[in-house]
Amino acid sequence: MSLVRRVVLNSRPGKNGEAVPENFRVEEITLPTDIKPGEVFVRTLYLSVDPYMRCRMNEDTGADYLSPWVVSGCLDGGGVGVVESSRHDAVLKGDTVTSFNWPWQTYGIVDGNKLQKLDPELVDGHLSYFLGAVGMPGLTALLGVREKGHITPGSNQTMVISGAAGACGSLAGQIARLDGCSKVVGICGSDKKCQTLTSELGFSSAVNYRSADISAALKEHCPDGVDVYFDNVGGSISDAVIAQMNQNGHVILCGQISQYNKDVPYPPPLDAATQEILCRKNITRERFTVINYMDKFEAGLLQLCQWVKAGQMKVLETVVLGIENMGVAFHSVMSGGNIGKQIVKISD
Ligand SMILES: NC(=O)C1=CN([C@@H]2O[C@H](COP(=O)(O)OP(=O)(O)OC[C@H]3O[C@@H](n4cnc5c(N)ncnc54)[C@H](OP(=O)(O)O)[C@@H]3O)[C@@H](O)[C@H]2O)C=CC1
Ligand SMILES: CCCCCC(=O)/C=C/[C@H]1[C@H](O)CC(=O)[C@@H]1CCCCCCC(=O)O
Repeated sequence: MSLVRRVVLNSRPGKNGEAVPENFRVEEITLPTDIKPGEVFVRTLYLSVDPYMRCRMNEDTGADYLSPWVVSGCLDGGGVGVVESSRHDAVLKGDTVTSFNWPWQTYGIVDGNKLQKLDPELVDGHLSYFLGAVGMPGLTALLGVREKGHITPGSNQTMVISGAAGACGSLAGQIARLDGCSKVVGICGSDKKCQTLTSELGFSSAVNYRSADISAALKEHCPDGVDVYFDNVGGSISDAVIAQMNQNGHVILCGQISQYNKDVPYPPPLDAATQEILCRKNITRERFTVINYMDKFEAGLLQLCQWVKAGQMKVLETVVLGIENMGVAFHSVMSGGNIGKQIVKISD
């Protein structure tokens, strides 16, 4: 038997409430060390906290691809770890593996069919990148830009990104540049984040939505208007951006985090003035969900690895230590404490 720490859902925040660390609880359990055929005993290295998890804290997630977390049940999400012992043909002791349904436990017994093997060489040993730049957020940025952005190199396009200093946003801005946008403007929640976007990630300029008049700042930074908008946040920030979009522009509807603590459907309804602008200017705003593009994951991950290895794409991470900090880390993502991908390191 091995003694294991795990995180369970202590309570739901309510559909209209902010999720707080107290909604999570750490427990100790014992796991049998003998595993059944098909099972794999894993040690957890890194766990991911992501905005979509806020929807899983509700009894009804509002999305058919997301199941609700169960009160007092062990939580799960993206994780990376190492195989301690295996009774599954496809994985061996010592392999590095990942899953979208990794249990929030220091060690776990998992179904081998739910694990994907990883090659640490691809990320020069930075295994947490598999949860960020070379994982689901990286694919979201890349495929979001490519599937819904309609970027034409040489056509002098301006892209605005909200949530620009986060996991998806920080990558989407760099990809927009690599794919040929001539101007890339980020919107995020602090001066330090703005500074990082422009000095380290090659954004043309950045706007702190907490202190600036967004409309005035966009007029200054996007004198030719906005052609493409990578929307991570929704709400009044997006209304302000869409108001300055050009005819035949494109909104990449990636996420609407500003609305996740509210009891509204996804995507939340737009106000009438914004809807009118979309119609009048013939702006597309199609819902984008990365898991609908699984056939493009392999090529996408190779592209992301190449950019990272070549130094063409910079990776930002905020790492907290310890499984006891999962709730703190999640709260931090939902309130802007992270820059780049929020990672929780569980073991060496
Ligand atoms: N469509 C898809 O397939 C996917 C969609 N997503 C979505 O992409 C978005 C970004 O996710 P991800 O990169 O993982 O997370 P981030 O790393 O961007 O973290 C979330 C960030 O959102 C910002 N934020 C929080 N609340 C607000 C608010 N009320 N108004 C404005 N900004 C806010 C904070 O930054 P700040 O300091 O700037 O406020 C925070 O750091 C989310 O909406 C998520 O749901 C993610 C993955 C896949
Ligand atoms: C209803 C809120 C939608 C918020 C948008 C968002 O953040 C979507 C994220 C998903 C993205 O499409 C790819 C992912 O990995 C995110 C969902 C992960 C699904 C895991 C399934 C877990 C489960 O419920 O069993």
